[in-house]
Amino acid sequence: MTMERRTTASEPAPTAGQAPGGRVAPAVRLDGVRVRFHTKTRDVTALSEVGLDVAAGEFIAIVGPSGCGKSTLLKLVAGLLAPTAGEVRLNGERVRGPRHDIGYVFQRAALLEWRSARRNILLQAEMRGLPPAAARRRADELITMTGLDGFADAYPHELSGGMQQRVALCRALLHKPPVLLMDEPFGALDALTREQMNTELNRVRRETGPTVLLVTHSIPEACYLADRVVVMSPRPGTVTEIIEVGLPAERDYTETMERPEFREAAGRIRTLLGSVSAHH
Ligand SMILES: Nc1ncnc2c1ncn2[C@@H]1O[C@H](COP(=O)(O)OP(=O)(O)OP(=O)(O)O)[C@@H](O)[C@H]1O
Repeated sequence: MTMERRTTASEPAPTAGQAPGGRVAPAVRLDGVRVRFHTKTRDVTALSEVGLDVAAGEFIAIVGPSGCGKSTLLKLVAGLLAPTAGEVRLNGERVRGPRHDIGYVFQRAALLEWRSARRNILLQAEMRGLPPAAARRRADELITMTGLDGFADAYPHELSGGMQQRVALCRALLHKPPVLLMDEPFGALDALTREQMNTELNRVRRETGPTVLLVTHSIPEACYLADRVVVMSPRPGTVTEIIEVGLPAERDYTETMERPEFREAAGRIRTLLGSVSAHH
């Protein structure tokens, strides 16, 4: 998906979200990013010269060997971490601190045990001071969208792992963030539940339309969900290659696995990651 367009004389002056020259700014931009951690015992360069442009509404999967800086990259976009060098922009605006216009889903759902599913989702609204009635309507909408109907009043210990991750996804989407960051969200689930969650995430994404950055260790998950897959090198992590998956937006899971575009993308990623591990 390309968001580039030319400015004509009749168009209004660029506003927020537009780069100079009238081009629509990418939803997420990393430019020359480097991250170095200093600890008592050692210095680690986690990311080096990372550049990436993500268009609004695009779904990006990030794969790479353990420790190559994938989680670090998401933290930069969320503004939870500042780069040592380079810059990170959201919608054209430099990220200078924690951002409120993002949603974050982690590997563990991290739900509050003493709150029902609905009240866990509504935590997002409480923290942001959103109007309660509208937030409740939105929560119920998301509950239906993610197939949690009938479980809204259940407590986390009464929910399966997949259901807990659905609650975490609803919580991350409650405030309609333009950017959704997901860090191995289905890593702890069994294979079948994971496939089901992939199908649901594909549908939810089509219905809600956020820009998504998903970190995953699963090549099929990356190829099934993403428009483009970013393959990273071992630490210091940098972008080795970006693969366009080239599948239609609406994807049946089983049928997608058989498609030549899927096989080609998955094969290429496997080769890239394989050659990486062979040299390390
Ligand atoms: N706060 C920190 N202080 C020091 N070092 C850190 C910190 N956070 C991350 N690192 C180091 O930076 C590197 C990248 O970590 P990161 O968690 O981003 O990798 P990752 O690709 O997400 O790994 P994995 O796939 O295993 O989850 C690692 O070597 C890690 O030890």
